Amino acid sequence: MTSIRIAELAFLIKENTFKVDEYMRRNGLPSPTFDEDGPVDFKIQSREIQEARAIAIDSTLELHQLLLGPALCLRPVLNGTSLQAIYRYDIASKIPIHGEVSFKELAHKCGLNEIHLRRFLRFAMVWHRVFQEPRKGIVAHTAASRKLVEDPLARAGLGYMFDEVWQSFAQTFEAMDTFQSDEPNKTGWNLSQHTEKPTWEYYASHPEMASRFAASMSLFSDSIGASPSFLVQGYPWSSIGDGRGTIVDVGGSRGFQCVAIAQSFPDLHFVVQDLPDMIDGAKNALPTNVESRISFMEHDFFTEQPVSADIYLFRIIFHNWSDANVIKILKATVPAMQSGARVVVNDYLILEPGILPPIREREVRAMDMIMLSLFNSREREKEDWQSIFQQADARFTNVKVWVPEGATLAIIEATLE
Ligand SMILES: C[S@@+](CC[C@H](N)C(=O)[O-])C[C@H]1O[C@@H](n2cnc3c(N)ncnc32)[C@H](O)[C@@H]1O
Repeated sequence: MTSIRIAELAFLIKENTFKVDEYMRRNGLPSPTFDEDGPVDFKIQSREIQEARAIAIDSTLELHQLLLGPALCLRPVLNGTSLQAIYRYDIASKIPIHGEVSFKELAHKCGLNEIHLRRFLRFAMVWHRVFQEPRKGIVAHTAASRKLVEDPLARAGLGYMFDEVWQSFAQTFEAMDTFQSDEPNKTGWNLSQHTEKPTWEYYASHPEMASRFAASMSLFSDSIGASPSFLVQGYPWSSIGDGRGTIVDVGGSRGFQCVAIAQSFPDLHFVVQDLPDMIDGAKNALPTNVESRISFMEHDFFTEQPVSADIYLFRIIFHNWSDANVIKILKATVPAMQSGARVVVNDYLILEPGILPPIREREVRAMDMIMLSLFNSREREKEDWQSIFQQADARFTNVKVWVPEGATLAIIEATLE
């Protein structure tokens, strides 16, 4: 049977890769390459071709694992040290674009032992296609390392992943055994950062980490399936208060989701609530065409909601909190809600195993594991969302859950009757 499957996968890879290749040629798009000048964003607009790309990726993953065999699948080399070093010593920015540098000189520039530098970079070259060695002992950029030089968000995302997320993974079981708690300050992240404060509180006194986190979030929001445009197009905003309603974006960060909605719906009004450090100076950074309709307010969402509105939006908030804490947040929201007001959640949704294409299921399950290590929280299935709303207030009826086509995040809507 296996030999049939590997041949089938090889066929799928060929058929779908050809489709992507043909689309790129037809649209004058550069073909993917690891070279320094290679494209970092493929700019595939067609849904069909995005699907073909996903099938090719899923098939290559499965074929790769089948050909490795179970013994090697059980021995992955999951080592983040090399990418962590690249971030920590800001190695990419020390290599000129379209230039090259020797390991020796680069080690000197980074203040690193040459042997360590060489092992970090050669690992990154063969595992991640970050940097290349055009001649022995000489380092130059690839498309990935160049992106680290040119895109501060990509750099922030790398730092967040390896300085915080990976460290938390390693301490997760220790935290589970030690604390046996689902509170957000009893996690692998807390042990790895040596703090008893929950993340958000800790960030308040560590502004560099807070802004690195915010940058990582906006990097993530720019990725195809998480773009704010899915929530803009996937929800009937024009019907809210006859198109003139008020939306409170709870934990709305610096308001970029509200900006996206406001730009498409010119009569809606928005209040972005978040902790003081997160919104500091955010009003001044708003685009002028929506500035008059978006205000910012300091608000801790565990305290009673002070604003009466049509919609309370929680975008990528609840997946950071345990069920008990989500229920507390909802209970604090309810007193401000008139009958008919709605809570709209834009967050992950776990489907039954095998329903999503493997590459998408991997993403959601990876996020679910990250939530455990960072926040003692979890991603949820449809029934989990329904149960949480019911536990928060029995008047939350008719909880609707849907995923806009192509989106990573689901929309969960609960109306207070
Ligand atoms: C994962 S981010 C999501 C931000 C934004 N909604 C988005 O879609 O990108 C979580 C946000 O919750 C905010 N937050 C955390 N604890 C909070 C609290 N107790 N009250 C209000 N906001 C809080 C954080 O500052 C952060 O901006």
